[in-house]
Amino acid sequence: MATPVKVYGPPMSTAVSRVLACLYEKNVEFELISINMSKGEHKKPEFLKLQPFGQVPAFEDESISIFESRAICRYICDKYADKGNKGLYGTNPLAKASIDQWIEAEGQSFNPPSSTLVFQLAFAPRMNIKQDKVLIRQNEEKLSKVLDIYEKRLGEARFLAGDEFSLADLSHLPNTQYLVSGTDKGNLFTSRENVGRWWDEISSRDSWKKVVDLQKGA
Ligand SMILES: N[C@@H](CCC(=O)N[C@@H](CS)C(=O)NCC(=O)O)C(=O)O
Repeated sequence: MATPVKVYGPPMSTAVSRVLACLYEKNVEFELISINMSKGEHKKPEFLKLQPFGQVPAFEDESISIFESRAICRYICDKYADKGNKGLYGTNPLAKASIDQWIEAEGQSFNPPSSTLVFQLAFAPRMNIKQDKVLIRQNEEKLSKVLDIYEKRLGEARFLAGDEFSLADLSHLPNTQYLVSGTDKGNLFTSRENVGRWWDEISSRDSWKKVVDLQKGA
């Protein structure tokens, strides 16, 4: 029997939860290895061998290790092409390019303002860090502009890369979950008709519900 792949980091981390959602979609068995970030375990030399930037997640499959959540997800889809959701990362070059395009949009345009808002609004209060109101306002404006583009796209297609749920949609789940369920900025998504419809659909997938359950148990 194949050894389960290993994911290092807490499920509360947005980047870790992106990888977990992908593993559930692909029905790939995994072992979640706890990294205590409040004790700085992610900056220890043993962890830096797996993730040189000292961030979670790190990932191992047999003798290979990979970092960067989006790269890990692509690897999982390619390596386990015959398992679970076979279309998650497309089945031909054009479909893959379309998915890659929206994964890039997520990483380059959506993630910077949304992860700043998640940190400022959801994590800073728990960590007793003072919120930066100017930063919050600036990033809300930036995210709003990005979501206007998504609204248009999702008026043309059911999902970002076309008619099927893909890694591109999945990549948006972690930050959006925090913003919709853990902050007062959910209306950025729910007030936009197509974005709201898309969010309802992608967040009700079994794979994502399992990740949310893991986060609740964490
Ligand atoms: N681009 C990286 C980002 C990883 C990341 O920012 N991880 C955060 C938790 S969500 C972290 O480890 N923060 C601690 C630190 O940067 O020291 C990925 O997608 O894997």
